[in-house]
Amino acid sequence: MPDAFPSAAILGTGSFGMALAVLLAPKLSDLVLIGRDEAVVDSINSSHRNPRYLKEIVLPEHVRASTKLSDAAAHPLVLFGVPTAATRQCANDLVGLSRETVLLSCAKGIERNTGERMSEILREVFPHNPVAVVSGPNHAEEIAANLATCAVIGATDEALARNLQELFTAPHFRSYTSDDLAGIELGGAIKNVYAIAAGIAAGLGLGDNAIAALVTRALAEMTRLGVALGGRAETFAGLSGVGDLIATCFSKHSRNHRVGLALGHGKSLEEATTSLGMVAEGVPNTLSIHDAAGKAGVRTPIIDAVFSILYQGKPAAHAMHELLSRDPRPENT
Ligand SMILES: NC(=O)C1=CN([C@@H]2O[C@H](COP(=O)(O)OP(=O)(O)OC[C@H]3O[C@@H](n4cnc5c(N)ncnc54)[C@H](O)[C@@H]3O)[C@@H](O)[C@H]2O)C=CC1
Ligand SMILES: O=C(CO)COP(=O)(O)O
Repeated sequence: MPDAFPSAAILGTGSFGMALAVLLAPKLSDLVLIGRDEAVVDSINSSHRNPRYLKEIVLPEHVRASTKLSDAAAHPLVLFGVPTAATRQCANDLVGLSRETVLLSCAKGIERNTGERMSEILREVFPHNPVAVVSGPNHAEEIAANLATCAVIGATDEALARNLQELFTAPHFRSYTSDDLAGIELGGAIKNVYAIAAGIAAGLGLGDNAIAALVTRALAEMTRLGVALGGRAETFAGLSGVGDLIATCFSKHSRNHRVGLALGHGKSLEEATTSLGMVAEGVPNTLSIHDAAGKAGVRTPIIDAVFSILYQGKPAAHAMHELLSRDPRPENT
């Protein structure tokens, strides 16, 4: 049987676009990375390196780069690896696709003004195209170094899910399938806020017990909110839920964790994000997820605490103390 995806385009030449290129290039005869930064695109085409993200990685020779979104139209698969704030604009600018082109969202977050998931945006802009998502404990630095991990592919069409699973299978990469796109995307989005919280707790020196307790309660909160927003409870116990929560709450690679660490050390939000120089989706997503929780009427004390630190100027130690001093309650409520 011929490969469903002999070639692909990846939108985004940041860390995750690079990691996806390393993972998928061996399976594709043609792979184009599409980015807005000409210097990055020229460098990938001339030296197979990205001077800004994952600088040490040398991409395979057949991976090309382009600044033209229209170059995506030639491929049966387009991966969205730009930050969530850029997804709608990129989708709107992406013209000339055939109705068969598969759109795969790889970003983690929900849209600020609408609260929509990335797959919902893609379905709105491309109502006739198949849409899928991928998520899991997938730090770009480790995938690009061929270190092992797993992911979950979300698609409602079983054949599409299997084709993408086949593409996302490598000696060091195992993928599972699911039809719960909402659960997968919500887990990937909400965990960013908890990674900031875990970083804050580490920065404040609260200790390993406190961080374990925080992450455990975060999983309960994520499941409560995620179910209210349309995901299935079991998905939050999977790779895109607890799997990614663990990866980002405890990894030195997590940008969200690093922002939290800086806040816990007393830096301002601006200092923390400027020194990072990369996207930490949890920063804008604290706003969108706090909004979504409010609209759904779901109790989210950890998200509220991060919101108060990031956007209401509450000192981190004070917010953490308030979390602990709330009214006592049974564990499973
Ligand atoms: N880095 C990681 O380990 C992982 C990241 N992700 C997700 O992938 C998405 C992208 O993240 P990263 O690549 O890590 O970010 P990054 O900070 O490494 O790079 C962001 C890239 O997006 C581009 N970009 C920013 N705004 C843009 C716009 N308006 N239009 C077009 N391009 C724009 C930048 O030029 C840059 O190439 C995020 O949603 C993130 O949560 C998902 C899994 C792992
Ligand atoms: O989602 C990620 C790993 O699975 C990346 O997390 P950060 O955006 O916090 O680096």
